[in-house]
Amino acid sequence: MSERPYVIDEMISAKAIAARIEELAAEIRREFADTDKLVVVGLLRGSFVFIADLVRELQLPIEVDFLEASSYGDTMESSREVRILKDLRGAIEGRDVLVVEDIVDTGHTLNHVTGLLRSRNPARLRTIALLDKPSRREVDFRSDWIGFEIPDKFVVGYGIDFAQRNRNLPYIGTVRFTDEEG
Ligand SMILES: O=P(O)(O)OC[C@H]1O[C@H](OP(=O)(O)OP(=O)(O)O)[C@H](O)[C@@H]1O
Ligand code: HPA
Ligand SMILES: [Mg+2]
Repeated sequence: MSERPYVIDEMISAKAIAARIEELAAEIRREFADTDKLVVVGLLRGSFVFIADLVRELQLPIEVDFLEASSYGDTMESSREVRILKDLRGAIEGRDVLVVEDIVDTGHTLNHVTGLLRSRNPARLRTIALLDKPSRREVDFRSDWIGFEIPDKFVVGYGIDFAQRNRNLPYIGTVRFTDEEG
């Protein structure tokens, strides 16, 4: 838990997120128009708000499953070691799969998770991330769909936490420590 005082500055409004999700859903609908067996996989915990809004815009026959991966703990730095804390409930062999993530930062999490899921031989495996911080990338990973490209700032809200707090903010904000300001 952080003991340092901080404030949160809004970066992306709830309205802007909703508008972008409508656009993304239309693109995903086109990509998967021919499937009746799409499995939408949310990565816990960070994607829980995004996946809830996205699936309601998709208007496709889908199943929902979850996988829990963790690499940050309560810090602002990736441990670079992705732990799978909860696996999918269902099999994905021969299925079309869309992995839903909140943010691609160093890339370790989605790189690891997509490698794991690909080894299970899905028919199609695609990824969507609401946020992308390309300047922080440590492994070569690109998501098929991105909501917003953002600068190298630590963000919270809309499912994303700082030390498990602030996931319930309806917008995306940046953390600014007030004890650094003169
Ligand atoms: O690209 P990366 O550097 O790997 O960072 C992105 C991942 O880090 C955060 O998860 P975290 O490990 O904090 O767990 P959480 O989803 O439960 O918050 C975030 O939700 C992404 O899953
Ligand atoms: O900017 C971030 N905020 C919160 N958690 C994160 N995990 C990776 N990047 C971030
Ligand atoms: Mg996560």
